[in-house]
Amino acid sequence: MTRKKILVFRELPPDQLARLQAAHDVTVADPRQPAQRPLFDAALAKAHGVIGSSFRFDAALIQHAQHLEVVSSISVGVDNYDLGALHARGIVLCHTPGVLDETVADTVFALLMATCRRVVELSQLVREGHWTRNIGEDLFGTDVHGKTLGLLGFGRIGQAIARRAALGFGMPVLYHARHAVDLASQAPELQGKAEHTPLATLLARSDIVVAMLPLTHTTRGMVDAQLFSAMKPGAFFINGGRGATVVEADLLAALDHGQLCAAGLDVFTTEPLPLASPLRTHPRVTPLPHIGSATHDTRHAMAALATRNLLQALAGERPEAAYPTAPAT
Ligand SMILES: NC(=O)C1=CN([C@@H]2O[C@H](COP(=O)(O)OP(=O)(O)OC[C@H]3O[C@@H](n4cnc5c(N)ncnc54)[C@H](OP(=O)(O)O)[C@@H]3O)[C@@H](O)[C@H]2O)C=CC1
Ligand SMILES: O=CC(=O)O
Repeated sequence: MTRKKILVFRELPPDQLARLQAAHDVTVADPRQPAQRPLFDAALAKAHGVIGSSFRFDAALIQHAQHLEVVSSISVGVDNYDLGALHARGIVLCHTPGVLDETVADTVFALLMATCRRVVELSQLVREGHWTRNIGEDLFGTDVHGKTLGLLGFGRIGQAIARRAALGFGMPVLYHARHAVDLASQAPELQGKAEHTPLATLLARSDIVVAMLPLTHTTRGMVDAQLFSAMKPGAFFINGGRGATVVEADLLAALDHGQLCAAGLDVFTTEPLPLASPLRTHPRVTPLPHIGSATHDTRHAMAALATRNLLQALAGERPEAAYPTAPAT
């Protein structure tokens, strides 16, 4: 088979890098490091395939990549790629669905628990030497078990969160998505436990609202002031999807006006979260540095799937996990 040119734009585990190097000519260059940017640009101009994550491939960059055949993202979310520009050039886009669902659901549930039970704040109190007597009511948390969970997005990860909530914590689950999921065939364990509802019903009835949405033109800014004001007074809000699905100024206002009790956020509109962002230090926000899938096992499984996708596509085979770039009809 002809050796092709591959650009690796984020660190790959050594075993996966070796698989690529055995078959193709590989350049490793991280465009986020200024010293490596010239190498990245030069390699991109010649690359047939690229693999990595957390870097925006806009139309201009795709235009620069004149020989590009395949983009293999080490992520399930594909909002970093200009789908129209990829489609126009016939470039295959691959991603990593499925292998991270349970890990991301664990993270989101940990964040949900930490937010409702004030775990981080109270741990900080101990670390700072303020545990000098039993805590008082002002520091009590809110029960999670038995509360109603509202899920915005009920895909692979949303359903994994719903299983934890319904089966482990006895929580009735309401979900909002454009299409109802056939629970009998796709998630029989959630039959009678998860209900597809209109958005207004979900917001009015949920004690805890979790957003697990992809970032698309239909979801950008979807969680806004109107949506916060339709939530139960004192509800909790968790975002494990993408930061820009939320209007962050509206989230801050909802917290400050007492509409929301607290928020747990793994994702932000700008990442890493700027030091000046009020979400970083807000007393009722639990921020995490986008760690949904960040375990050794899962990040390795994602890198391995992305590597297989790339090798398959470069060999002219159908990749295990291609993402459709054609505009929805
Ligand atoms: N924090 C982290 O580290 C991670 C974050 N993520 C993020 O989570 C996202 C979801 O992942 P995954 O569950 O695998 O994706 P899926 O594609 O399986 O699920 C997406 C869900 O969102 C729903 N949805 C899409 N658009 C809308 C809309 N306009 N209104 C209402 N619902 C909508 C879909 O339903 P329908 O089409 O019927 O509307 C579906 O239920 C990823 O795209 C990524 O951005 C993923 C992994 C890790
Ligand atoms: O945010 C992570 C992803 O896989 O998407």
